[in-house]
Amino acid sequence: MTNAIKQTLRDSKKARWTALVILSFTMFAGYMFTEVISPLKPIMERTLAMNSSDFGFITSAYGLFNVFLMMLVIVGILLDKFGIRFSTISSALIMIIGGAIKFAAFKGLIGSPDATIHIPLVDLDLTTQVFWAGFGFAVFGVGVEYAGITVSKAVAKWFKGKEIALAMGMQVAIARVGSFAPLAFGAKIANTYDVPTTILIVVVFLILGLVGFFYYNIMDRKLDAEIVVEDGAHGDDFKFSDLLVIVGNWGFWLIALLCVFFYSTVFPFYKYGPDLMVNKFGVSEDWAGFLPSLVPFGTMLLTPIFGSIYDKKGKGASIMILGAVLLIIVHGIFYLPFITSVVAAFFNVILLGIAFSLVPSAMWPSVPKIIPERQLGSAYAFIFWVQNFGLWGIPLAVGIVLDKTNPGVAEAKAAGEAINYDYQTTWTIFVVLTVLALITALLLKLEDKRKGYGLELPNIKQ
Ligand SMILES: C[C@H](NC(=O)[C@@H](N)CCCCN)C(=O)O
Repeated sequence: MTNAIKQTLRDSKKARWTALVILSFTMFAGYMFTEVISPLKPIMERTLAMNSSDFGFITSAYGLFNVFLMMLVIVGILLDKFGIRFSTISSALIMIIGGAIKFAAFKGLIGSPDATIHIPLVDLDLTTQVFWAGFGFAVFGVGVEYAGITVSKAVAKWFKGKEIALAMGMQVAIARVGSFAPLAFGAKIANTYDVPTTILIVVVFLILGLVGFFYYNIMDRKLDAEIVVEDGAHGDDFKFSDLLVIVGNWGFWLIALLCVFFYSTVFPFYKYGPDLMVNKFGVSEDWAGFLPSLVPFGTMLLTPIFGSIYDKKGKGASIMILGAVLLIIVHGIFYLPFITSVVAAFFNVILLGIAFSLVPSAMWPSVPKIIPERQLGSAYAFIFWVQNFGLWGIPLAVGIVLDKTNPGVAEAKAAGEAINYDYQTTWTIFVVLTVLALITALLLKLEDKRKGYGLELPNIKQ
């Protein structure tokens, strides 16, 4: 009998970081597909005769099944019951199927730009082409959220007791390169080729992501052969009974509300920011998404920095308040009609990048201070579910309000007229959300004082 601690594959730095890079690559592809049409709104209006409501329907469909079919709850259970290897492959396949349907709709292989369908829930008349594009994106949205929680669990499996915060930060940073790339270069590619080809290129990345997951599973199987611990033994299994405990916690609700208000001002900005740049700041169609792409780019560098400040110095609740204040300034500036200088837009997206680094770097690591470790998995799945209400509702609301407050503009654009949308009334939606985010962040600080969660304390004991 030996006293030496048994070495496993995860004790090899090279092996665990290789696993992380492979897992992150698939998330990179997923984030890429999430934003693939974000900078293409003006091109879709000009070449496909779509209007803002069509764009809003397609982009909001991301959260449709997650919210209304409770898919985040269901995939949480699947991950719990069938484990990481099953979930990597099934989530990647769902992403590919959804991506392929969206591509087929844009290519005109399913649905038609001439046949219409009425959606009673939001009283919209859509072409069947738009309907199927949205349907595909709704399927994809289930896959990418499923992949997200699976990858978090896999990263925890490899890095527990090691550089877990750094690993999670790196994973999100690599994924965000996936938001950056299509925003920065998507419109140029779509103008050089066309919208369906741009989508197809990213579907190929999703297929490569599936291949990556297959490779990861070989490593995962090897690791499982070495350790007795099973997938389900990491304390993050989804349980309905846990949900009851979680929803009775006011602090948890404040985090979930902050998440939905905050992310609703950022992810939907990726969808409409490029169009705002064209219509308000006079940026050319080819480079519509370039300034908004600086937001995810900046977060790649800043999130780990703010995360380590929180780790060492604390002040988590104050960091979230500061992020929310910056958001009010940013969306206030986008709202004001007389600020149309591209230089102002540049500094504003930099500020948004700082806000988008501050809040998540403090918000996600604060959840374990409010929710016991045993219920953490369920808590994250539930927060993502609440977050998806915003990812569904806000892009749809923005598209509909934009059409209603700019009658005839989409048709004029499709006819080739040089005419701009007036975004001012529409942008009120973002301004209101930022104020709600600030109020929630302030209430969270109060609740922290009352309950002593320790959000203002460092994560690492000095
Ligand atoms: C970590 C966090 N992830 C999420 O919010 C996911 N629910 C949504 C992923 C959306 C993909 N564009 C994040 O990305 O900050």
